[in-house]
Amino acid sequence: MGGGGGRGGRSRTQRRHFRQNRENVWKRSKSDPSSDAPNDNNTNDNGNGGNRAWEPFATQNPTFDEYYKEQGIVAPEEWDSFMGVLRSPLPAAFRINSSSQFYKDIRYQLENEFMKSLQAEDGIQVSEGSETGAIRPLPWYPENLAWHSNFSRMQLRKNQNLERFHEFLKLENEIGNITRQEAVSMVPPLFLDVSADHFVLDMCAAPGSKTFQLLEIVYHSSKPGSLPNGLVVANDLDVQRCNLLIHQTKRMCTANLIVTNHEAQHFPGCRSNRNRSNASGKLMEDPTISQLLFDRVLCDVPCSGDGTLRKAPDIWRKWNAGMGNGVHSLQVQIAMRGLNLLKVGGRMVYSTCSMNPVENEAVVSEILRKCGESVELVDVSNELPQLVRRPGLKKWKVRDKGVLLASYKDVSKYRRNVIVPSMFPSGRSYMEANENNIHVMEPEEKGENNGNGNGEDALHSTANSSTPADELEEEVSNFPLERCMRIMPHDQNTGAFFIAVFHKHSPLPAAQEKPHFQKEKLCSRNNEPLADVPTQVIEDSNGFEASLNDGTDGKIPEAASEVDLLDDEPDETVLGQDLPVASEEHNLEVAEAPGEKEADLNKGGGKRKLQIQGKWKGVDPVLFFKDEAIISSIRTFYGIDESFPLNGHLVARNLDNNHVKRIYYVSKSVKDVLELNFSVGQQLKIASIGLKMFERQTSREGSSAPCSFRISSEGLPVILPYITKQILLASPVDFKHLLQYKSIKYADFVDTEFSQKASDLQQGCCVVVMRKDGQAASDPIQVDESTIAIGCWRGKASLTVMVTAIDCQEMLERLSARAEIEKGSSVKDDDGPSKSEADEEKDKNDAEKKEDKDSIEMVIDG
Ligand SMILES: C[S@@+](CC[C@H](N)C(=O)[O-])C[C@H]1O[C@@H](n2cnc3c(N)ncnc32)[C@H](O)[C@@H]1O
Repeated sequence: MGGGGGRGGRSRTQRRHFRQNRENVWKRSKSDPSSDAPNDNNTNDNGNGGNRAWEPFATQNPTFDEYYKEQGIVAPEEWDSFMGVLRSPLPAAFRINSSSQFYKDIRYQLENEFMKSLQAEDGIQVSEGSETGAIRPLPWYPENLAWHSNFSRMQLRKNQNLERFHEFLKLENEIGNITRQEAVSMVPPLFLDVSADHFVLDMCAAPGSKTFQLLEIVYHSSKPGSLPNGLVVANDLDVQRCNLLIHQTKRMCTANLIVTNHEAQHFPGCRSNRNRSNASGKLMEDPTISQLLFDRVLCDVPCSGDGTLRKAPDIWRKWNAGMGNGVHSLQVQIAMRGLNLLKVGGRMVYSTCSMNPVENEAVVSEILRKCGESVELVDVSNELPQLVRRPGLKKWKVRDKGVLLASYKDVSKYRRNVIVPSMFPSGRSYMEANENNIHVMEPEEKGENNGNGNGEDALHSTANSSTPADELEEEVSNFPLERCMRIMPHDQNTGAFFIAVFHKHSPLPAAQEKPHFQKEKLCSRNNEPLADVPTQVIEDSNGFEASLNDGTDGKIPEAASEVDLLDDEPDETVLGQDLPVASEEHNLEVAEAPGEKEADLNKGGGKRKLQIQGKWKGVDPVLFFKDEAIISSIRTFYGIDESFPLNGHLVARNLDNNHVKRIYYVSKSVKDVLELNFSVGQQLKIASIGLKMFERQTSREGSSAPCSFRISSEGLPVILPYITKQILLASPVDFKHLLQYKSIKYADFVDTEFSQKASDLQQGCCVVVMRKDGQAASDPIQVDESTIAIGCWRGKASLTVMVTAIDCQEMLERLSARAEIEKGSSVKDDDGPSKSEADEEKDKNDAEKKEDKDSIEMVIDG
């Protein structure tokens, strides 16, 4: 139950504030690589939108060309088309949030209004490479829920029809009904095969576009109106990025999410010792689950990011092969930890936004080597058949200091701490080579690099050296790496991505799970160790401490510290976004450490400081909220049905119940994990948990009300079916007036019966539900998926909405869009896309909605 409001109903100040807020979501510095504004920052916009000329980014890097030509990443005859697309701006893409109450309306509007009206626009030249129309659904994404747009930002601004589309995208994105996300980044969650009961771990989750998508899938596959049995744990090492993730997923309004802040390679297994006693020696109650294992793991690791060149063209300048080499070992460690935490029978997806085989096939091979038969690389060729992808490579080379190396035998002894055996197709180590009496030539013998060890600009293949021919044979992997998927930009006008799907058949070999005490290091984004923190014993899924048994002894190769890591979705719209206004204040759950000012971040070492303080200090505790008096006053005031469990499902982040401001609701699955976490000494560092359900009213009027806790708009949809008091039905016209004017005196409602009922309520928070067609004011309130409701405040003389301005705006726009469709202003149905079963189901629902809309419009117009 969202909110919605018309522009007409706002004050000028509100409108200006709102507009500024929305502008900021899209405003980006032209040199900001985080911008994903289509076609805006690296080309001359020559569409209808004018001739604003930007400095173009250099899109040349000879090292890049040499490296990828040598890897045979595309056939020689496609090289030019590959590079041509890589140098062109990335089309925009977005996803409809299928757990939104209005997702079918939004899809309908795109399919039947925008798709046709935009296409019909004469004179709009869509961007280069836009072969099939202005906007279109991505054919491989289920149920037309993901879309591709070819328009540049300038075009969107200039043309009236496009401007409307632009406004639509901005509003729906801010509300959370759509999420802008690069098309290829939507792929990994689809291969995870998630269902409503699954425990899902997103190991490197920030800024959260895939987490959001995973939650959508979990919710979409659960029974309407009930919380899913599953949950998503979204983890990221970086505190600031965790905050973006929290902000991003807040739009999802979910009680089934836990955000944690760990090094993924050391993610705790929380294995409970059932005989554990607490500090006072009292035997603790057994938690429902005894260790933290997951049905699904998404391992979307940090990478060099060269698959994002189209949206972050400054990578052209920065790119070098050391970027991939530098993250290889960390990627292996993270993936191995993911497999440790995966249940037998579970699925893990490994993905990067890099094309580099050292970060992709080499990591997959090393996983398979370590796991033996316990893990299978799954052939998913029959899944998402419309997605064009290429098989993984079976052979590749490693480049170091300007030299292409075909085998670990070719690695100079001075570089063996940086270039490790697992980077090569055979994965054979120097020791193994020696054991087999293979002579390993030192660089002096080969005459490489002339001893200066720095030849990044000079490309030498070892094939040109004096090494005997049999040692120069290219290594070819024995693993079925053709089952991996590489998505190439020129195949379907996207970015690049790599995806591999694993199935865990049995526990990992003992060597991968042996006890190992590991001092958890604090790392920066580029994995440079920052500081040692107190040793933490981390238990893995088998009760052992996490092992980094990957041949690196936990060392990060030194190249990592030179690498400027790039992330898959550095430009999620939460960056630079203003905070929501009105009653739903924005509140990041990770507390600032005392004295920690934003300005610190700009100083040298500021980020480091935040990292250290945010990660290990300054994070508010998560506690079960058990204050019986407050809980029962809330239950009584709103008449919350006993079948809705409150006890054990409420958490707060304040030790002092008298000062608890917000009470969060957690699902049964999250509750179980939280109980487990307490029983294992809080191994999980929780940055955010639960759905904000109740908020204390601190104003004088609020605190004098019989119940000082109001229901938050995020929490309302979950609790709505169980509320029996302080709730009333409003006619569509009064409901719309409330959204427009925000506060209405009792005498001013159109429906006098409603006025009377509203003024009869107890002072304090109440819920107003919009009456459906054919319903009378006195009818019992029945809640279902289509119910539209808002939280209000029953004051002395008036009823006031407690919904953000933007939610009011959105709800009003949704209601009027429904009405417009009904008026037949949109293009006729029979011109629409061919109808799948899902479409037919949608049509049925739309027809039902149509009836509702007719009645709304009649009343409003009348
Ligand atoms: C490719 S991005 C993830 C994008 C994300 N999955 C999404 O779809 O929005 C990689 C993330 O890994 C995080 N990261 C880097 N090193 C990490 C580590 N050792 N453990 C956990 N996260 C790490 C970075 O902060 C970054 O947010």
